[in-house]
Amino acid sequence: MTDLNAFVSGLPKAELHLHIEGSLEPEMMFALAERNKVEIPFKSVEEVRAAYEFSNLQDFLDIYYAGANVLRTEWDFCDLATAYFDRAAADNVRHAEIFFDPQTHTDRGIPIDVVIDGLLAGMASAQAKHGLTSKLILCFLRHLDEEAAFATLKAAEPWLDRIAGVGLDSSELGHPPSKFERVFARAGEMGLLRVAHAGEEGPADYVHEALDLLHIDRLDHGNRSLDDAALTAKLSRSGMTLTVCPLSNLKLCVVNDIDAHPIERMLRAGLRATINSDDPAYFGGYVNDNYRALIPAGRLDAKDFARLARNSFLGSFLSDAEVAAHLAKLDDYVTAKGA
Ligand code: HPA
Ligand SMILES: [Zn+2]
Repeated sequence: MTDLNAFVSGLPKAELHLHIEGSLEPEMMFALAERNKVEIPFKSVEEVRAAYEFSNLQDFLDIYYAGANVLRTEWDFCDLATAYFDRAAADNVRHAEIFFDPQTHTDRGIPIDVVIDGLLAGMASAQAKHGLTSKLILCFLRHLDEEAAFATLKAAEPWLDRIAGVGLDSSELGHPPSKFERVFARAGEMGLLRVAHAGEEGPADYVHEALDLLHIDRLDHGNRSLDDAALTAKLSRSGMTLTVCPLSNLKLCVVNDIDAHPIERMLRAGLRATINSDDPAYFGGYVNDNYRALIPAGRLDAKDFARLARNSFLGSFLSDAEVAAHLAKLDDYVTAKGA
């Protein structure tokens, strides 16, 4: 077998857990601040990067929402998406399902059409330029109330044919999935797929709620599911996809040491785990950095990494035929590398 670093980097893969606002690199933050004449509380790119030391999810979210303030125009959202897709294509991402947080923008007076039209333009250009396909997932901010989530769903109605699903993100503790049971029921009736962040900082009970009350099609993070053997078995039996984010887990202190990341336990428990970057500009790496971060622990081999990439297509919202086409290419790659 060739070098494992090169093998995982070249694997064709899908990315299923990526907040587009979290791909705003400090350089772009400065460029957009200048272009839009927005003040930011930093003097240099180095000062921004130095501020990215987090002890928990809330520490990060405070900086992440402040950074998003430089995003003002359709052009900005298109540039943001384009920069992410260019970077993802270099990591052999062939398909991406990206989160966006409309409320982060509408609450500061940016119309939702500016956000969505800009992102859709970036998505179309990535497909033309790289053959990289993508889908949009609209996330509700869980620290805000149910009424605000309903209003966001209503505001997105003109684009529902171009939005694959809804998600739930932001401050998890104290904002259980049950708070959004009725909004998710409505989204399901509207034909949208459903995902939710659960079990990142919140307990295994929040994962139960996401399954039983929100009827999720995919689980974002889900680390704390491992605290509950019956839940782990249920997730494994049902073939639920977990979108795991190793470098995010490290930066937000969900794990203390990357070599102690539970990814291997997840795979051995039969969970359909995938590897993702979450907020790459803030957590120190894009998707390949996340795959490669798992190599030094020495507990995953080439077959395990190929399994993680397979899972990323299996857990995507692509059609069965599209998934089969991606898996055939993945198999060709694995065979060619002799893994
Ligand atoms: O990792 C995350 N967790 C919750 N909300 C988020 N919003 C962006 N990233 C995250
Ligand atoms: Zn996330």
